[in-house]
Amino acid sequence: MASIAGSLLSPPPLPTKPHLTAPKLSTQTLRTKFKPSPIRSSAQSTSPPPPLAFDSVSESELRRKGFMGLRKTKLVCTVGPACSSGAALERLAEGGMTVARLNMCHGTREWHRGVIREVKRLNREKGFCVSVMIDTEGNQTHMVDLGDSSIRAEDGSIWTFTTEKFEGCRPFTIQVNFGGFSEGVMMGDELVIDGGMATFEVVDKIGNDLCCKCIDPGLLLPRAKLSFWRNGELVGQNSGLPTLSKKDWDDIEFGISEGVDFIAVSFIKDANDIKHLKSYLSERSAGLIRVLAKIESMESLENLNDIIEASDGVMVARGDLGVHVPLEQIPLIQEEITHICRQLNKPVIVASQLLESMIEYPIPTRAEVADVSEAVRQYADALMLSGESAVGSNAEKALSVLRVASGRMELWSREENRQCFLSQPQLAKSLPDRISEKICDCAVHMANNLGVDAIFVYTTHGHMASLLSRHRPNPPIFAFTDSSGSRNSMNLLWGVIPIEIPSLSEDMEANIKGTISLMKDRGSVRSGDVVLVVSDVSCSSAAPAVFQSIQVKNVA
Ligand SMILES: Nc1ncnc2c1ncn2[C@@H]1O[C@H](COP(=O)(O)OP(=O)(O)O)[C@@H](O)[C@H]1O
Ligand SMILES: C=C(OP(=O)(O)O)C(=O)O
Ligand SMILES: [K+]
Ligand SMILES: [Mg+2]
Repeated sequence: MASIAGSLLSPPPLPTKPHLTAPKLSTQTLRTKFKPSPIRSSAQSTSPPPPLAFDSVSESELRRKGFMGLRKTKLVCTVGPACSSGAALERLAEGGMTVARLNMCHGTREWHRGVIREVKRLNREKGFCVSVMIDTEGNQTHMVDLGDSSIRAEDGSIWTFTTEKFEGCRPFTIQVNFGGFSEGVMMGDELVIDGGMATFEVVDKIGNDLCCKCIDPGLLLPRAKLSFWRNGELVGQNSGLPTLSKKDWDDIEFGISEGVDFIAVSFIKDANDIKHLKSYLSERSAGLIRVLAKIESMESLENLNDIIEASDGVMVARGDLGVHVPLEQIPLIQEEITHICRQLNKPVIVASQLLESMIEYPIPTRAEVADVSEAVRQYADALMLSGESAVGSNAEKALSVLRVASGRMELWSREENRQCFLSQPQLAKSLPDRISEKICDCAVHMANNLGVDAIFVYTTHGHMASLLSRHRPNPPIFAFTDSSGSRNSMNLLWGVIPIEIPSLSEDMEANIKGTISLMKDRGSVRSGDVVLVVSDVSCSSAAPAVFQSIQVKNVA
């Protein structure tokens, strides 16, 4: 048992050159998968630090495993009490966390502030590039926090669900957070706790309170979520409530003042929710903060395409989705959302319960590894840990399972040439945008066919990098930008390694020469490496001349 877990947790050495064909899974192929890659030379320690911010984790991975060994799938960790110390955050960053997520449902603002500042300190002092995401609480119906204790509901027992506020516990009485929770609920409806942890039948309604009989016994966990069902269909809830509550707006203000990179909005209902927040952020001069739509309700599924189009990225929030739709529908919904996001060029995070058993145990279940691998095979941009990192005893191990499982599946997908099955419709409408898009289409095609070592792209807002990433190219994409906000926002893009340079010159040849030379000085590219360089940068805001090109550079 231990040795199986051990081999799963050790990083797979990956070959350094891309595979251009789809080899059969012969024993020979399987063996070559485990072949160690040559070690790259280390950075020149005598020279002063060059003006190029290349994160220390990717840089060391590049040295150890070569270009093709760089992981493509991004990893998000929810920070909770189990991993909020500086030392624990540092270990997660070293283990490949690219985004630290703070769930504003839990913890105090002071606590969140402490974590954000710690992440930023580590970025500064240790050369990491970890972005920060806040995740709003949203309006949802749940039991009022019972502290750490959970309650067992026995078959046939009668319970009152009330909005009355009281201290401590009353037998067979559950406080609910939202006054209108019983609106539209009728006798005979089913009250389902946490998507099925326990089920009740509504037997009486007294004012706003519900009297319910337990028909499927189980556990009521702290802050358990409530949903009502009639004849197999969800009974609408919260529809009158805004997506963002007063507390959410306060949390957003807090996020702006702390300089977070992403705001994930819970229980999105339609595209207006996103548009509203995005225009608010622009007015507040915080337009660089990316807004992610969490798909976790029936309403969000009904308006899926519009929501995705309006957002800067999406989270498949399978936890609450499983409360609102039958569980057996979740795999297809995930696949569909992932597919639409790639088509619309929006990064997508697959979230919740990926390695749930690792909250307690040091190894995952085989089913969990299969689930993680399937998300990677679907080319999700990012995978997310929730309780596994926030409260679990094995946060780093869980992260390393994500790292190793995603690395392995990325390699197999490359060997099977799976990215050539991705259909990518034209997105751009105007001619300049269509040119950029075509340049990226062709660049990836060339990069894969020529078997280049890396793609370099110069990008102000990360758009060109995303257009390259959309095709899931074999080589890694090094995205050079002069904006730290853009750099951090690229941390959710599959296969993109964002690198900050002090400024993008108006002379594009100088940018190319300069960055290749800086990367060479650090030992990150070497003589003989082949780099495909894509540029599409408006060189000057006064005269927006655009320099567009694809060049193949043989590093001298
Ligand atoms: N900042 C925090 N403080 C305390 N506990 C947290 C924090 N963040 C997350 N958790 C814990 O981790 C669990 C999983 O996190 P998450 O999936 O984000 O939340 P939830 O289960 O509320 O949807 C939560 O149920 C909660 O117990
Ligand atoms: C990620 C999710 O949201 P939260 O953890 O905030 O409930 C989810 O529901 O899967
Ligand atoms: K949340
Ligand atoms: Mg949720």
